[in-house]
Amino acid sequence: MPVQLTGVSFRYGRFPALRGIDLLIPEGGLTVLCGVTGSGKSTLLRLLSGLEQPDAGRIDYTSGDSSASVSIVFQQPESQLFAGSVRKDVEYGLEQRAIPVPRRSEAADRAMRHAGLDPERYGPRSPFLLSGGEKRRVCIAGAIAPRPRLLLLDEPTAGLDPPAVRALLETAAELKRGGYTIVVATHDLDCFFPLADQVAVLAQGTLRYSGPPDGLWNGARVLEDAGLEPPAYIRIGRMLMRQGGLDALPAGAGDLLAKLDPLRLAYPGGEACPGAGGGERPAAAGRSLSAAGAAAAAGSAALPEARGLTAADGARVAESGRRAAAGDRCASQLPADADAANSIADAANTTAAVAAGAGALAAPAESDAFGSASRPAGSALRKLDPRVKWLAMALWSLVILGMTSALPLGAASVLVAVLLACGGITRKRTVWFYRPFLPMFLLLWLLSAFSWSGGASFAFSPAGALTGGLSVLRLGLLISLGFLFTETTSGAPLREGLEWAIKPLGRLGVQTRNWSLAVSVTLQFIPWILRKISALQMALASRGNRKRGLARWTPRQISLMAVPLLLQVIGMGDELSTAIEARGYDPSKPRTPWLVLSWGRRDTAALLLVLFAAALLWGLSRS
Ligand SMILES: Nc1ncnc2c1ncn2[C@@H]1O[C@H](COP(=O)(O)OP(=O)(O)OP(=O)(O)O)[C@@H](O)[C@H]1O
Repeated sequence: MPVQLTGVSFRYGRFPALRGIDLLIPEGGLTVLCGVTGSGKSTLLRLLSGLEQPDAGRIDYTSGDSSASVSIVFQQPESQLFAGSVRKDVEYGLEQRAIPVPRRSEAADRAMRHAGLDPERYGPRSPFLLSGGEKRRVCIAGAIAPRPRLLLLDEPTAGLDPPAVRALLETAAELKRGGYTIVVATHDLDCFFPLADQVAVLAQGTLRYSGPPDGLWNGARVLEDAGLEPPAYIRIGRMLMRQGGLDALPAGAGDLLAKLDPLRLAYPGGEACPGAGGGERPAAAGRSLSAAGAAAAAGSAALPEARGLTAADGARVAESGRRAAAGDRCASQLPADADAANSIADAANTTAAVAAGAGALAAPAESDAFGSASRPAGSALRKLDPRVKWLAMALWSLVILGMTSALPLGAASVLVAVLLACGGITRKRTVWFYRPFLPMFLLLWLLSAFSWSGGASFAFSPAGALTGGLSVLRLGLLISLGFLFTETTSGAPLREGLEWAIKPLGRLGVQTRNWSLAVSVTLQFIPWILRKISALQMALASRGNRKRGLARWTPRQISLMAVPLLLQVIGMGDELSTAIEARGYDPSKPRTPWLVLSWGRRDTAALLLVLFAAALLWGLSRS
């Protein structure tokens, strides 16, 4: 399915993630979307999949299709798996698209095979107990099962080992042959450029190039200017061309090897050492070929596995390397052309590093659902000493808990609303935070507003509605204080402030360090869990479960997310405790604070205001 993007822009809060993107994604080809981290690749994929809507511009799915014919595989496969078995997970998207039951199983089998999973072996297994590479394949199988017209893969090689990368490339090549239109967002240019029909280069949210990969090698430094490096086979090819060893750039690592092969045969090293032994070729060419051989040797261990080359290719490169090593003895007798040799060796080292460390591209930090980029820095609340904020939270929470009438609660609501507005928190983030609470509040309020006296006799009780409404408001205010506090205080000050506040309890034998650590971890955990929930909801939507508003919070929806969320929370807890242990945490040892709190005049003034507001609210609640 061809897709046309015209003038597409998107913002996260105030942060412009994409600006004026014009791009045609041709039908039946593979488009590589590349750019450094944060350049907007994942955002563009989310827009293409219809999970987000552009703030400006349009996306036209031609041939009468819509975003419903698009499937996406996210960077983190674990956020995309739901069902109790691989088969059920792969069938989920088919169920959402109302494919009749008898056809589901057949389509799921086909998709699993396409993604390199044996349906017999993997079908009954739990998707949560698979390796990272297997999970990714399950995600791909789930994405292709409904035969999407457009398949979007976000960093598909991140975190995979070389054999898994090779299997994934084979899957991508096969999907391409099968007529799928594919867009791959990746940093891994070595892997995907040879498969690409089109490349789109993003930098800082703008499109710097779109066209065939070859168009990037015509002298312009588009990739370099976007902060990327051309694939290693291009860099090696360029060096060899400069040295007269090649007359055209290779189309991929395999092509480079094929081109190197005749060169090796012409200059077998040892006795036939060019330059030193009076060979026919100029000395510089001999040196560069020797260096190229060494370079190939450097990459040889990893190249065949990681780049989808055959074992025979590997043997050939290894042989090139051995001969080149012999040739190096000759090269050392020649005047050094160190720059050329070093550059080639660098390029080859990169090839080797890229190949050996496909896993080292490891999943870039999870896209923070509403990362710091969207938060304007410098709000006065952020700069306050955390001790003032702890005191304010504790004091106001106590006062709010003691409120039973509408007037003081209304005044407290105004105060909290003003602080939220001054906290530099974006509207989008605020909405994202409160959205899950709203249905719960509404339900609690309705429950308190109706009385039930057996059978079907429900009665509306105005007094119950008022009392229930006030209780819900109280709860909302307490949650808001917590939100305001964690949003305007980062981890270290938050913990230092708490430790200061509970230090006196240490005299009573309380392990204050444990407490402060536990509280700060819990406070940080809440936004993390909310982010995970929104990632899971997005993943459900990507599988065709496009519920909006309250429909996203039905018991069925919640039950779908419960298991993956629980597993992620347990995993995170496990990682945290390991990290804490690994850093030698011992509650009995005195700790060196890595942030020294300093109290200024601004903090004193703020504390006075806090006390004044608490007294005013308390007075109101007693009047
Ligand atoms: N939910 C969000 N809230 C606020 N800002 C965001 C959010 N998601 C992404 N961003 C910001 O938008 C920009 C583009 O992010 P995006 O995830 O699209 O980049 P990317 O090119 O895919 O990066 P990576 O290669 O690391 O995945 C980044 O600067 C990022 O900080």
